[in-house]
Amino acid sequence: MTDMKPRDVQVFPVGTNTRVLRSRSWARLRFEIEYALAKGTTANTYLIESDKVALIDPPGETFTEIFLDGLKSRIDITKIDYVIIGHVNPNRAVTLKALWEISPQITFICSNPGAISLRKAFATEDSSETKDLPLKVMRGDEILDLGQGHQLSFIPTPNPRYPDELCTYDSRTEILFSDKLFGAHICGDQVFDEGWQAFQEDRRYYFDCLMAPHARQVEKALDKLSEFPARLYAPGHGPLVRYGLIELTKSYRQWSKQQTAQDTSVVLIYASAYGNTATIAQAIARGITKSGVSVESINCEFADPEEIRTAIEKSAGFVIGSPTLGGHAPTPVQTALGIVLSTATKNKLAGVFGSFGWSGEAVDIIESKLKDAGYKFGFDAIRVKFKPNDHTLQTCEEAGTDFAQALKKVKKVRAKIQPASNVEQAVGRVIGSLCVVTAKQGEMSGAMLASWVSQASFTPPGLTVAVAKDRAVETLMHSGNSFVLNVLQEGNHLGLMKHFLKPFSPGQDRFADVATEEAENGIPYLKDSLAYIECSVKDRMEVGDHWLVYATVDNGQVLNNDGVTAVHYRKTGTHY
Ligand SMILES: Cc1cc2nc3c(=O)[nH]c(=O)nc-3n(C[C@H](O)[C@H](O)[C@H](O)COP(=O)(O)O)c2cc1C
Repeated sequence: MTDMKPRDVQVFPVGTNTRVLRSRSWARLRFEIEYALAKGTTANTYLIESDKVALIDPPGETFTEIFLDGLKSRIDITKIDYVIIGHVNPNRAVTLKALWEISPQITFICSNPGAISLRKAFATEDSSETKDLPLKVMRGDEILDLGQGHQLSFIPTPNPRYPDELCTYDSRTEILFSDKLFGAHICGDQVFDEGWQAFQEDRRYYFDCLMAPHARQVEKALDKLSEFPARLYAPGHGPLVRYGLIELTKSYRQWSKQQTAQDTSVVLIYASAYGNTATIAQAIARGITKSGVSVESINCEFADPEEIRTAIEKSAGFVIGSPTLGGHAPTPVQTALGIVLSTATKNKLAGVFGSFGWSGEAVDIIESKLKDAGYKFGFDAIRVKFKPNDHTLQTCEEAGTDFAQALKKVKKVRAKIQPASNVEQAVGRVIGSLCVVTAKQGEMSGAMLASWVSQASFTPPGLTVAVAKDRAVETLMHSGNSFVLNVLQEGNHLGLMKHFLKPFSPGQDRFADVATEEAENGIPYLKDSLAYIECSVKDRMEVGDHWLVYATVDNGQVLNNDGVTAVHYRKTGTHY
C-alpha cells in the first residue's frame, strides 16, 4: 500500500549538470480539492551544478530535515549560489531559512510579487533580517549565467492563485522549470512520464482544480512559454514531462480554450491571508467550471479596480470570499465589494463565503450589504471555521455547481424551448436499466440515478456508466475509486427514483431516509434494489458533456430472485 511508505527524497539526473530531488509524500497531503484523488504527491526541487550552483524550488517545512540531509549527502550546501523560487509559499520559508543559515552567501531569486511575500515570510521572527535579505528580482528580461552554457531566463507567469509565479528556462539543457504548470499530484518511483497517457486523467484533474479558474492567465503563460524551445518540462509536482510534452501543451491549450470559450461566466473575487479562503474558493470554482460555466478568478489583493469592474460587467454572477481579520474583511475585499455594489446589475446572481476563527464578521457584513442591495443568492453563505475538511470542501464544490446550474436555468428559460427533434426522439428509444450509483470516500459520499449503463467487457467483467460532468458524484468516480451500482426493481423503483431525482442541497446526506447496508467495499448499497454490483473504476473518457466511466466488477448480489429490472422509457434522447 502506497500510504504505508515513509516520506523520502528521490534523487535522479535529468539533464547535463542537472538533478531532480523529489520529496515524496505517499499519502494524501492536505484537505484541498487538488489532492482529492489521494495519490500522494511529490515536491520537485531541481539542482543545477555548473560553475555556479542553483537550487530551484526547495520543498515545504514538512520536508526540511530529510531534504537537507539528502542534499548534504550529495553536495556541499555552502557552495550553493542561488536559490530560485517559482512561487513563495509561506510553508517553504522554514527550508529557505535553514538553507540561508547554512550558506549565508546564497542569493534568492524570485519575481517582484515573490520578493514582497519572501520579505514577509522572513520578517515573522526578526524583522531586521529582511533588510539584508540577498534578493534578485527577475522581471523577465534578465539572464542569469551559471557558466558552461547554463544561461537561465525567467518568465513571470502570474495568476490570481500564484501572483508571483516565475518559470525558469535553461538554454543549455532546454529544460523549462515550470513550477505549478504541467504538474500532477501523483507519487511513485517513475521520474519521467513514459506511458504518459496513464497520467492524463491526473493531469486533467490537476488542471481542472488549479488552472481552470484562471484559464485566461494560463493562455497568456502558454504564449510566453512558447518562445522557449523546451525538451523537458520540470514541474513542481509529479512526473517530469518528456514523452507527452507536445500532447500536454496541446491539452493545456484545449482545456483553457474550453473555459474561455464558455458563454456564461462567474467572477470569483477573494482574498486570503493564510490560504483557507483560497482553498474554499478553489472548491467553489471547481463546482462552477465542471458545470460548464467559466470562472474568472480575481485575487483582490493583486487586482486593480478596473480589472474587477470589467470582469463583473462581463459575468452573469459574482461570488465574494473573505477571511475575517480583526473583526472585518481586509481592505482589498472592502474595496472590491464597493466596486461590485456600484457595478453589478441586480440580475446578477451573488454568492458569499469565507474562513474565520471565532466571530466571522466579514461574511455577515458582505452578505447583509448584498442582501440590502437586492441581489439574489445562488447558495447560502458559506462560513468555514479555519481550515475546511473533506466534507466542507464537497459542500463548497456542490454549492458552486448549484450556482452554475441556477445561471444555466435562467438562460434556458430565456431561450425558447424547442420540441424534441426526430433525431432526439429516435435516440430516446435507446433504453437502459434504471440504476442508482452510490459512492463513498472517507467523509464524502454521493449518489445519482443512472440509466446510461451498459455491460462493456466479459473478461474481466466490466461496465460503463455515463455521468454528467456537473454531477456531484463524478468527483468520486476517478480511476482507482470504488462505487456500487444498484439495479432497481420494476414495481419497486418509483420511491427510490423520486428520492434520488429530487434536488439535494450542498453537502446534504443522500442516504438519509433510505434503507442501506454496507457492501464489502465499504460503500452503502440500497437494500430495496433488485441487485447490486461492487465496481472499481479503471478508466474514464471525456465524451461531450459526460464522463464515460469504465469499471470492473469486484462483487455482486441479486437481492430478489423473483424481480425484474426496472427500465426507463424516454421520450427524447436528451434526458437521463
Ligand atoms: C491577525 C488575525 C486576526 C484575526 N481576527 C479574527 C476575527 O476578528 N474574527 C475571526 O472570526 N477570526 C479572526 N482571525 C482568524 C482568521 O479569520 C482565520 O485564521 C481564517 O482561517 C483566515 O482565513 P485565510 O486563511 O483565508 O486568511 C484572525 C486571524 C489573524 C491571524
